[in-house]
Amino acid sequence: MSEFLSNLYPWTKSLHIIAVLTWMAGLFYLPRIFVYHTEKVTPGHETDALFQVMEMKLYRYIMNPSIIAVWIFGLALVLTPNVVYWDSIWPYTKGACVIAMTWFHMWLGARRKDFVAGRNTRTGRTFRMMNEVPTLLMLVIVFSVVVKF
Ligand code: HEM
Repeated sequence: MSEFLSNLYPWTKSLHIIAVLTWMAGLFYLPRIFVYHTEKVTPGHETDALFQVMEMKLYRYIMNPSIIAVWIFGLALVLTPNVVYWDSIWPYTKGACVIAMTWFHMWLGARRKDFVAGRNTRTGRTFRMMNEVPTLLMLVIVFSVVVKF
């Protein structure tokens, strides 16, 4: 099993990075759509339904498969011999940020359901501020995994 994972390492890492890119695209874009949905769209209007379809497709068909792939290939990298050294600090900073990023994904899913039920109470300002969360987490994650302090 260890040898199998070692042989696959460049492939696993490539697939991990590809999945990270598509996940991040959604994590950056969905809160942006929520800003416009909150500030420019009247609930129940035709445009409301259009925004809901865009949000559903982005979340269900891009972000959900991406988060699953990021976790599968990420955990495969963790299990690959000589990749993670647990006496370093970076696996813990990265792990904490990845858990926070996963929470953010779930939070966006709950907000999407608020729009579907017509009970969104968040303002455009809240979504603008939340839009910075994945940026900050991404900075810590990439420095952790590349600088490896
Ligand atoms: C979801 C759980 C995740 C796990 C378990 C995980 C785990 C890992 C592991 C073990 C490596 C290999 C490090 C190495 O080869 O030295 C890696 C590479 C990488 N990860 Fe993740 N990761 C996860 C999520 C993420 C996220 C959310 C991002 C970006 C926002 C990310 C960005 C990267 C990058 C850029 C690399 C390549 C670094 C390099 O070797 O140069 N990962 N990941």
